[in-house]
Amino acid sequence: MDTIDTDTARAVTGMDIYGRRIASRLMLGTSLYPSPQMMTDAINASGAGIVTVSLRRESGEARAGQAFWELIRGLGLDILPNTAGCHSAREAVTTAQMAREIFGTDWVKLEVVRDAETLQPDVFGLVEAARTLTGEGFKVLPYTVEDLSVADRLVEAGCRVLMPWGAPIGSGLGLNNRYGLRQLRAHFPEVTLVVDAGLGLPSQAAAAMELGYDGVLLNTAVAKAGDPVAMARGFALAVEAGRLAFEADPMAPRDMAAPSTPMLGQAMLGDVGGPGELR
Ligand SMILES: CC(=O)[C@@H](O)[C@H](O)COP(=O)(O)O
Repeated sequence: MDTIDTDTARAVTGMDIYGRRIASRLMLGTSLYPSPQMMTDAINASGAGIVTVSLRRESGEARAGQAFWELIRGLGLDILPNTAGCHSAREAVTTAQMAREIFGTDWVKLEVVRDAETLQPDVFGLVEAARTLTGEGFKVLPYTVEDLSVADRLVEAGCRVLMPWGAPIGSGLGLNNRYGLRQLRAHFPEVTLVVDAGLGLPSQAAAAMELGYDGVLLNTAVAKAGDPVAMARGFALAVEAGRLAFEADPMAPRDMAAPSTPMLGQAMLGDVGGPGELR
């Protein structure tokens, strides 16, 4: 990092969330870790600036939830409450309102999911909930699909950050529709775009960043790795590498070969000096 200029370094390492500069482009979830200590170590190793927390977990397990909250607060990071597990706009709005009180933040990662098999966002409920919440002063980060019309509706509803899925939550499949994600980036150059969900490997996070995405959000790939701390570090490096590549203006791919070694003369085999000697 110390061989690139300061502006580039800033662009590589920070992203904008509703006017706040966040030091890292990686956001991590806080579920599924083998132990609270492992979660803390993995989050620290990732360098994430934002962690997302499910309110349902907090209120569902009263005592364990309190200890968990203390742990999260001790990390000193920005908290992004999410509405995971909500199946309607109404449920998501109520959950977001409770989250604002509990966590003291206007940010909400808005999830409205209908289909249990794919956990695909319910885009109708999502837009409805986003409109209501922005009207109440929330800063909404919707978990969405890569569809341009839906994205447009969400922006119209007041969302300044969009979080399209890479693949179904917990699948680890990576970027299922790279073309759609690229289109979304091209259509919304001013919107902060974060790939959320479905990433299984650091290379997939790097690929999202190479498309010009501002950041990635993931959980399962780190929490379920054999070594969550090492995997968290791997994702952190991949996110920086991918962003750096995007900033570096990559070469255009081509179908035909193009020699990378210039031919300035012709090498000739010597007849007295031994094999391979040049004259
Ligand atoms: C924690 C959280 O917000 C998840 O709902 C998120 O979408 C991450 O998905 P993965 O677990 O697939 O990374």
